[in-house]
Amino acid sequence: MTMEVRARAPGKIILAGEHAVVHGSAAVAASIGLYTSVTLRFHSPSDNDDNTLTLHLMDVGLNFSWPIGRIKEVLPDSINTIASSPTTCSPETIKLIATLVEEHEIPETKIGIASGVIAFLWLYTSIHGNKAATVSVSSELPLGSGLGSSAAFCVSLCGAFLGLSDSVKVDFGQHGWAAFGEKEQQLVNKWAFEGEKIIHGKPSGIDNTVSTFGNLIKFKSGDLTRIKSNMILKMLITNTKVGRNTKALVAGVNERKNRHPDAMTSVFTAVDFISNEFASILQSSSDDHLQKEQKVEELMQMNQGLLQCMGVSHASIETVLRTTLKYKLTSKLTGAGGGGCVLTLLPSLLSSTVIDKVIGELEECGFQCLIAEIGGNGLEICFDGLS
Ligand SMILES: Nc1ncnc2c1ncn2[C@@H]1O[C@H](COP(=O)(O)OP(=O)(O)OP(=O)(O)O)[C@@H](O)[C@H]1O
Ligand SMILES: C[C@@](O)(CCO)CC(=O)[O-]
Ligand SMILES: [Mg+2]
Repeated sequence: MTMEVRARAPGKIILAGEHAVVHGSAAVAASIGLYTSVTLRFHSPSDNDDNTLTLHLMDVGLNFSWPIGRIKEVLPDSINTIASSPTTCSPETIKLIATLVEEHEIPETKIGIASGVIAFLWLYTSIHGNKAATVSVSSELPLGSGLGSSAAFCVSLCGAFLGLSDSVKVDFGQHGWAAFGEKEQQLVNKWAFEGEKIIHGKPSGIDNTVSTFGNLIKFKSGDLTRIKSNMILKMLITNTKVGRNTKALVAGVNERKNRHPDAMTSVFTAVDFISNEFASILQSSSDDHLQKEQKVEELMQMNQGLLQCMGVSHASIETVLRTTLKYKLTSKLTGAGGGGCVLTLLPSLLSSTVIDKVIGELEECGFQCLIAEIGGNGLEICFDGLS
């Protein structure tokens, strides 16, 4: 019997429409070639650690272990949830799960991890009840930086959990990394969205959707449209390394909307037009690449202005904008903002000397730069080399 599975899910960049997408506007996002990986192993009867649920979070160097008896005591209903019907974790259950998390010490500097651990416990016990297991998570993504680490975390966990669940049909004979079928992807995506709700408060669902399905997508009010594009977009990603948390930023925009409903609704409507136009340009069959790049740059600039209007820019983001502008390059924040990552379009005719210079100057400011592959695969699972 298969006792172990690996799953990996990519991070993402939002090309247009973050925050506004939470309020019903369209947004455009692409997966990037940086993954979060999860290994799930069920314990065999001979294992000494048979009766625990253990979580290793390699990126933050934290380990959690709960005796199954303790989980049963705190969450008596956990065995009643059905893997094939994703359900929202109630505020009361979040509180109960939080008591399990609080039994482990998390250093103050890593306290943001607690919500991820709560999401893990909700997803695991909902899908596998009180079964003993060991789960390890590691990521190539910077955590809490706008590249969708929370979604990649939830999607890869759900992929591994459902990969070994009776409610999902998977071909254990397959070799190498393989995608789920459409129906299974939908189920993973729904569960991952429930995890994102625990971490983000009020997510739009764009991050888990692009992490599950990969490629390039337009997303509006929960609906996904796949974008087919022949335009090669090269984006420089600059991580300002200024920490922030998506939940607080999303809540801040909501408060601004409550204070200025008409003005903010107009801002969100403007973003909706920007995202739709962005998607049209990507899909356009025109081969005037230069003109398409110029339009994309202008839309990025407009979107950044509106993100400033929403109050989610940051001094470090403005430094990136100013620095790249010296080289006539256009940038916008990506993800929730407030620090985190900034995108800069690298036009196809830009020389590598200029790219090296701008990267050098950004790195001198203490930022980290990377050029990621855009629009790759979504969630994949693998049973190779496992018992
Ligand atoms: N590899 C991981 N290990 C443990 N926890 C993780 C991991 N990846 C994400 N998380 C959880 O997700 C939280 C970060 O999510 P957050 O939504 O604030 O940022 P993000 O997803 O990286 O950026 P954005 O939402 O703007 O794209 C962490 O504090 C932690 O709770
Ligand atoms: C800020 C936000 O729009 C994107 C975060 O990557 C939040 C969301 O859509 O859930
Ligand atoms: Mg997130």
